[in-house]
Amino acid sequence: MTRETHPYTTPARPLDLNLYLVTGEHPLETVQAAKHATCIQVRSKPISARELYQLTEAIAGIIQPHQTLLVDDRVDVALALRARGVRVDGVHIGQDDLPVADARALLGADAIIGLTTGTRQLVEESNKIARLIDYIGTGPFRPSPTKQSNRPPLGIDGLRELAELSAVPTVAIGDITPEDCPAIRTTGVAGIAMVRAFVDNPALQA
Ligand SMILES: Cc1ncc(COP(=O)(O)OP(=O)(O)O)c(N)n1
Ligand SMILES: Cc1ncsc1CCOP(=O)(O)O
Ligand SMILES: [Mg+2]
Repeated sequence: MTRETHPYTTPARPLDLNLYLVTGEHPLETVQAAKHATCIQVRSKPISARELYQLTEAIAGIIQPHQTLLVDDRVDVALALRARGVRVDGVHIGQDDLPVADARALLGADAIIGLTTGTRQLVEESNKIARLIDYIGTGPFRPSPTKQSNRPPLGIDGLRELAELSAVPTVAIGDITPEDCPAIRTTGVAGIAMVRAFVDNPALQA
């Protein structure tokens, strides 16, 4: 760490998951235009850790003050950038990434940690570690070409069931369009995450 930088700590403020952008194609252009998004997740499966690190740092430099910035999968990338004072608020991790307890121990109490779920069993398991996480992803709403999920689609009723079951806020994801949002918001989810819908219309408000 160079002398002029200090580690970044996530400010203690309410976490706004309402309109959640997960990056897909053209990530920088999409984030630059998505001024209404409340949460930005940098997600890119095919790229290396170094490329994800560089992309995340670039996105950290263009996001709005109100936006929360998370890195998908890679706790090490988030940790390294935060240590250099780059404005990365936390991570979204899945069932095959670092265990939540380790991610929390590494990132500290201030960081935001989201966890992928999507079935009753996974939500029941996440409830046992609710003190360690800030929210859960619940998907897929519908099957999505963006991600080959091995879990059955939840639909409106499934989103509602998991939102009611979860001890922490839930974020809906999976083939969601702006037209779906009014119905999804009746389920009790705290936020709606989209990939392609933001690529197609970064300025969307839904
Ligand atoms: C909010 C949100 N929910 C789910 C995911 C899943 O993403 P992905 O990284 O493809 O899958 P896992 O690694 O979690 O199994 C997400 N990125 N964001
Ligand atoms: C990351 C993820 N998790 C479940 S579906 C999905 C992809 C969502 O992408 P899109 O909004 O383009 O369907
Ligand atoms: Mg992941």
